[in-house]
Amino acid sequence: MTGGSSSEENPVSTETPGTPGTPGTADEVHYKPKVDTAKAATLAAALPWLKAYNGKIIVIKYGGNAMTDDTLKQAFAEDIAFLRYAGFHPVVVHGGGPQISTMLKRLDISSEFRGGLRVTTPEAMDVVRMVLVGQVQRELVGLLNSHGPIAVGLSGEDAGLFTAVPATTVVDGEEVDLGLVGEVGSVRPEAVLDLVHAGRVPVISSVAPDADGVVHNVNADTAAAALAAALGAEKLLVLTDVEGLYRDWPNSPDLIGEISPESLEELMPSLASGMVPKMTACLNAVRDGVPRATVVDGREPHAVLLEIFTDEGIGTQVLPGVPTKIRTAKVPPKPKDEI
Ligand SMILES: Nc1ncnc2c1ncn2[C@@H]1O[C@H](COP(=O)(O)OP(=O)(O)O)[C@@H](O)[C@H]1O
Ligand SMILES: CC(=O)N[C@@H](CCC(=O)OP(=O)(O)O)C(=O)O
Repeated sequence: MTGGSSSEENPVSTETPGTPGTPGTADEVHYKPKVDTAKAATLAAALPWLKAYNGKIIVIKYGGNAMTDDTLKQAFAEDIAFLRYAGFHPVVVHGGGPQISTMLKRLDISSEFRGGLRVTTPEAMDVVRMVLVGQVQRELVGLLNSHGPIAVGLSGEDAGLFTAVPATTVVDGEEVDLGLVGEVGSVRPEAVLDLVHAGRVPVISSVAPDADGVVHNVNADTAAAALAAALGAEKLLVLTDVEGLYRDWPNSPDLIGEISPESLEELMPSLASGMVPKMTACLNAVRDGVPRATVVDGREPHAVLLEIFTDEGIGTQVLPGVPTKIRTAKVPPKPKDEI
């Protein structure tokens, strides 16, 4: 059969939305439509962003700390599917630090963080790759594909997407050997662009080979920033487990709403743990031409939609030429080991 489906295939529902009205005869139903003007106003208010981001690439970094709860993960998948069906081009780079730590612990392999980066032995690297590519990426791809066949997983090893160069970090004035940790040396975004142009949502794991093919562990914030710049993305959005960047962590509830790259650079030496690679990533992305980079609280359901479709945005936004804007956080800062 061509040209549509029969009424047997698609029976017309008599469950008409709205308030039941006067019962009708056997073949008619009376109803009063619900007119939800608030919903119409919300949809209409989204128009400027729909216009601004139509056909544009937004790189979204989904941190492992914002993936702890199934409802949150489903809300994230809905947001990404929404963006895709609204005509944006979302590209997801995912983390999975806590998931890697859990697996390392289960396998009795010790690991430690220095300057916000995991010191990675060859043994730990096997676990990092297995958890990021085989577990976290697969789960996100599955969640996204429950909304249609949109998501495709990639890693930095696919089609030369990333090459890694060995990373070092300086902690308390001393250079620290991080083992198989990489910075992004080069990006070949063609495979990601092929998927984007085909209407797919790439979901990318941050492992990458060095020039000799040895796979390295790349921090996901770092990978997301390098990719956003290489893709000419309109925005880098980073989901984490705090409201944004606290000005004086963990002593004050002052939260930075907006900050310029120059002011952020001045603040960098005072930042601790995971915020170091995260804010370095935002700074590098904006310096490399991404118009804005934002850190938002991924524990908030639908954080992606709230950030993109809200006037002032939420979280901390790095963008050129703005004075620093401060607001008070909803909750005071709490270092992780106190939670
Ligand atoms: N100035 C700061 N503002 C906010 N968080 C900070 C700051 N300094 C350190 N942090 C820590 O950085 C953490 C976020 O980094 P990380 O744990 O790597 O998250 P993710 O898994 O989302 O990448 C926060 O939960 C907080 O404990
Ligand atoms: C070098 C380094 O630290 N790599 C990270 C990679 C995963 C990551 O970045 O995950 P989150 O975004 O959840 O923190 C790690 O091993 O934990």
